[in-house]
Amino acid sequence: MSASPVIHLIGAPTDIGAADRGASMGPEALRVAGIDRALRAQGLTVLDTGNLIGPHNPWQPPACGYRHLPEVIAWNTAVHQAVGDALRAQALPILLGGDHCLAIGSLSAVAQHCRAQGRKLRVLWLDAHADFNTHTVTPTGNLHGMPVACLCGKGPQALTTLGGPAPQLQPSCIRQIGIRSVDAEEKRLVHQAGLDVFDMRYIDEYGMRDAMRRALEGVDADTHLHVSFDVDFLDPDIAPGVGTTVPGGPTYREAQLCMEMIADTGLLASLDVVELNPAFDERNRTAEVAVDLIESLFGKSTLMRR
Ligand SMILES: NC(=[NH2+])NCCC[C@H](N)C(=O)O
Ligand SMILES: [Mn+2]
Ligand SMILES: [Mn+2]
Repeated sequence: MSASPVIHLIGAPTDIGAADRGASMGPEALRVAGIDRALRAQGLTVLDTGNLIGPHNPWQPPACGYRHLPEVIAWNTAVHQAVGDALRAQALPILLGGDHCLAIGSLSAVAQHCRAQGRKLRVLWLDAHADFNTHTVTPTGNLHGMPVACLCGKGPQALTTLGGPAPQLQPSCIRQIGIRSVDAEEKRLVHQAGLDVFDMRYIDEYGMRDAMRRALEGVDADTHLHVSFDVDFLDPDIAPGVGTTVPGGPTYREAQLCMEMIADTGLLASLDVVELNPAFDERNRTAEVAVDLIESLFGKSTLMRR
């Protein structure tokens, strides 16, 4: 990535794919926590493009294994367009979710852009969950549990082909970090696809440093690095403001190291910040932690000068 790209903040205020209502308030909570100010403090130019518009949440039960599929398609189409526009303008898009189903729209745009530019893609999926369910195995029907599968070509055609013929991503470009909740049948699919997973067991045994070193192995100046940051990646002790908390996640220091090691590559070219749910938060502290970590992701360090 060239010296300092302009950052485009893209709000997608919806909880259309989630198990609980409230992630629709995520973009505003991140703004209230000062995401633009934090990025500007790193010397970056930030353009807040405002919020995308999409259908409201009808809060219906699943139909044929999918909850709110038409609405999820509409939201992801809007996200795909906005993220694609930002990339074509040579900006660095930050998607402010919204629930994690929106990564289908953002990553399909990123993958399409990389194909057009002949760039390699590495995706770091920071999450408590593998998000690799399909409509036949999902225990919930919630599409925020399916984006990785959709991006790898398993899902409804309208979603798998958002960026052109499926699949948008090869499993080999994905590294999942912090995983600690995978549904029984989902597990089988993860193994089948050969996803590279640094789960909490791995982080306990070898440490975040080793996990990140390996997750970043092979990236070079020709690599577009995308981070999909599901806030439930973090331990609920420091990040209670998410719908689907899972105990035993990375501590504040581990999460900082994770972000700093990504920043050190200088290759970050697009980002999703998803699943922040202010309805479950305490005085916006989860949004503040997320902003703090994003600041590190963009190069804040205690002593080193940029
Ligand atoms: N992005 C997320 N928070 N995903 C949670 C998924 C939870 C569960 N595996 C499901 O499919 O319903
Ligand atoms: Mn998650
Ligand atoms: Mn997720």
